[in-house]
Amino acid sequence: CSSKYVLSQMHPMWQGPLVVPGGDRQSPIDIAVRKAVFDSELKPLVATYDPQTCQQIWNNGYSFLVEYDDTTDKNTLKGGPLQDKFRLCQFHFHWGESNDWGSEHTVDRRLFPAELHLVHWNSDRYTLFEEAVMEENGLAVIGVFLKVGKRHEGLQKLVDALPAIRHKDSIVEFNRFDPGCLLPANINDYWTYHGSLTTPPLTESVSWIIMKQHIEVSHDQLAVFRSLLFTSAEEVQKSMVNNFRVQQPLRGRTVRSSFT
Ligand SMILES: NS(=O)(=O)c1ccc(Cc2ccc([N+](=O)[O-])cc2)cc1
Ligand SMILES: [Zn+2]
Repeated sequence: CSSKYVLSQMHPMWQGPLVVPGGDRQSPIDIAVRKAVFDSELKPLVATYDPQTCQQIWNNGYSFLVEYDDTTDKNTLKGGPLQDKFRLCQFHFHWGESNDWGSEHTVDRRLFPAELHLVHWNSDRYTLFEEAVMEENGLAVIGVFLKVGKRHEGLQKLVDALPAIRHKDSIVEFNRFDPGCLLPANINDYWTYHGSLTTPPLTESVSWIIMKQHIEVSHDQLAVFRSLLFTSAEEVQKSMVNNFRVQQPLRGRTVRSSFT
């Protein structure tokens, strides 16, 4: 997908404006579990991914992205809170310098060591990711919390590729990776709310779908994430850690849950 040519403008240590002027649908947020409203109308989520359409993995100076061919409807997300069909463009992570923090969303103020984002755009209404990014119903991002525990076998292929993209703007070919292997066993228990991108341009175009169930990765796997650099080969090295945005005000929004 073509998000590549713009993301690298991001300053690595970007924590960005605390609140976007006039923005009342900013992300991430804290999910207060007891205030979430069960919505029985929420449908099961249907994610269909084709590992063959995986194209490259690269360091954009803020996170690392695994990008998919989104010129056809091979990787789709529908159902859940979504009215339309969405196409997977890329997935990436946010993490901390220690296992005590790193996620963007929190659950009853609880922080996780990392958070996975699977980024999809509305291919029923738009023809390009960049178009969809600017529209209220343009994007759907699945968030999955990571906890430190047993090694995640599916993640290891991705971890093994990271040393090759240690520096900002480095990229390697990466194929046959099934993003479905990073989803928790139960994808039908989730919270959903309307929000924004958590990095510039912070557009309020995202239907967030945050999984209740986390996935487990090993301490060593997470340590390899932290071996990445925000900086390019010529710059003074800065470890790629703490690449998360702080929680934003809820501004009266309701978080719905698909489970009671
Ligand atoms: N962290 S997140 O909210 O899931 C997120 C998802 C995707 C992106 C990528 C991106 C989003 C928008 C643009 N743009 O419009 O210039 C460029 C890149 C940025 C951030
Ligand atoms: Zn993200």
